[in-house]
Amino acid sequence: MDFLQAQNVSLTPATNDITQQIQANSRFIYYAALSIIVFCVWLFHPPKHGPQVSAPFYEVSRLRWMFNADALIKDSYRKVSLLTDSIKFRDGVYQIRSTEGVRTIIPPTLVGELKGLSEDILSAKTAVSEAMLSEYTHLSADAHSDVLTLLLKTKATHHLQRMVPTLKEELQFILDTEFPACEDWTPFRIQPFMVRAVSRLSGRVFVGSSLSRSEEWLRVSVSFAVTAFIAVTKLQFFPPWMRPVAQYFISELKTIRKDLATAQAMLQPLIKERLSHVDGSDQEKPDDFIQWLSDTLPEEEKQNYYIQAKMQLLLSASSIHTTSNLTTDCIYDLAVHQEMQDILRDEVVEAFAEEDAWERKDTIGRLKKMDSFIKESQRLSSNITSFIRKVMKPIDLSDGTHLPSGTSILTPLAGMSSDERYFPNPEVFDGLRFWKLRQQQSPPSTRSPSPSSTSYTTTHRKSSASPRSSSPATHSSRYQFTSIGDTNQNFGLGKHACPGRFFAAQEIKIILSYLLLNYDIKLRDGEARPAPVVFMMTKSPSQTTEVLFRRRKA
Ligand code: HEM
Repeated sequence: MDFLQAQNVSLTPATNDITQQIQANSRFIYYAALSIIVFCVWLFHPPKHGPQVSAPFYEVSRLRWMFNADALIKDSYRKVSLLTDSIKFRDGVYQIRSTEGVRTIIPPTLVGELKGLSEDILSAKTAVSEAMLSEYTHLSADAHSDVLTLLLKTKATHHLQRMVPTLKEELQFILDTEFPACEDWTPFRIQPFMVRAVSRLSGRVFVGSSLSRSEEWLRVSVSFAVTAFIAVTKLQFFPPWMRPVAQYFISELKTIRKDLATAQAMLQPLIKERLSHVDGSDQEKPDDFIQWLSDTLPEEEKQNYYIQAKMQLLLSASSIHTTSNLTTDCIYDLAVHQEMQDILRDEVVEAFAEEDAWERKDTIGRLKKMDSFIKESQRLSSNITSFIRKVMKPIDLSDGTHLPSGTSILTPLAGMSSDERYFPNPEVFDGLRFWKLRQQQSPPSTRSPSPSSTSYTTTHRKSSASPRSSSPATHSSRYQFTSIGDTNQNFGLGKHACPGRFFAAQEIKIILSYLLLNYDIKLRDGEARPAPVVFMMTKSPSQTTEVLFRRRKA
């Protein structure tokens, strides 16, 4: 008995260990087998054929579409047609077919015929909703998307101009608390810092100072887009018929719901308090997105805190990563192109020379060389495609292409950004490229128009992008960072072009000005410009590269 007990005592933990190991191993084998099955289904399930578009096909593997889309779009844009040698893809419509489905690619020469079409003919909302699998992720502003756009167009840009001094203070605070002292050259991972800096600055305008410095708010607003992106990517591994079941295996969908609940819980007391002051109080209303939205929502929705939470998180998802990615890319380009630091710093010093410069509305508008630099950085680093749309009613293009309803379209942003007809020496980074074009077009004394008056044409049916008309435009505003056009689709095109671009421009310029005034920037000796990370149609700057900063002596 003693022996047995002793055996038991000594064997039980060992047996438990073995049992646990077997359980762990079989769990591992189970998940590995499941993953392999899902991966094979994903990789080999037959392509969706989609509606019959009368344009040549370019077949690609799903892996190439997913991990090498940058090269894919550039190659296909330049390639001679598979059907007839005389047609170049870049001026004609073509289709890319991968197991993901068929995408019809519209060249810059024809996009002008589409950009003015109404939502019931060519829908951005349906295309985005399908791409984001909103049915499962709930990533759509639904009926409120027009309100979001309207508030950004009307309120946010002007508000930001008023907020420049506050934002500068906020930036200074973030640098003081989260940036190394940099008395000598100090390596620092700039990408994660930029995400925090941009979300804090944007947060001041979106939710006001009481929430913008909250770590919990920062976490939710930053991670929402990332979680959603992972959820969409995971869901895309499953063919559509499997998704109603597969959704229950995707933990990120639960996280999205939890984040929405957290955001709602944080916003609710704030909004309640504000609503309680509405009657009879002569207190000045706060000037932030919560308030603008609250004022705009119909009476029956004013206390719907879920709507406020969802809109705030969608706003963060549209703005934080896009803006912080581009700011990071600008820093990488500044570190590589040392000469641009002096040029831009001189411009900043001049613009901010007067004592009240940070308070003055027109100071940021004077940074035209910086404007050009940011646009050039964006040209070489931005996403791979643009103008994602779904054809809702059949469209016939002037080249004879018929687009039946149901056609999913994209434009080849990476291809046109490297098209030498629109950007001579496209592979060369020329920080003053757009500044020089502006100089050719307008007398040096001309002040840049305010962002809200920057022109963009949504009504032209015909494209302005024919190679013959591709040389300098008749209007210098065409070369501003925030301008959009048929060959300039970094912010999209038409009615749904990014309404937050003026806001982004202000934020990026404030950050770059402040960093240039206070720091020298470089990469380690011999280090090349960090390569971007390409995943599907997105391109983002390296998250791990360390840039060296050194505080400038006064
Ligand atoms: C460098 C930064 C940014 C880039 C590159 C960018 C890019 C884009 C692009 C390509 C689109 C799609 C346009 C189309 O399909 O025609 C878009 C839409 C949108 N962006 Fe931005 N964006 C940036 C910053 C922002 C910011 C700061 C905000 C908010 C403050 C914002 C809010 C939105 C919204 C709400 C939409 C949807 C508009 C609609 O569907 O009508 N974006 N953005």
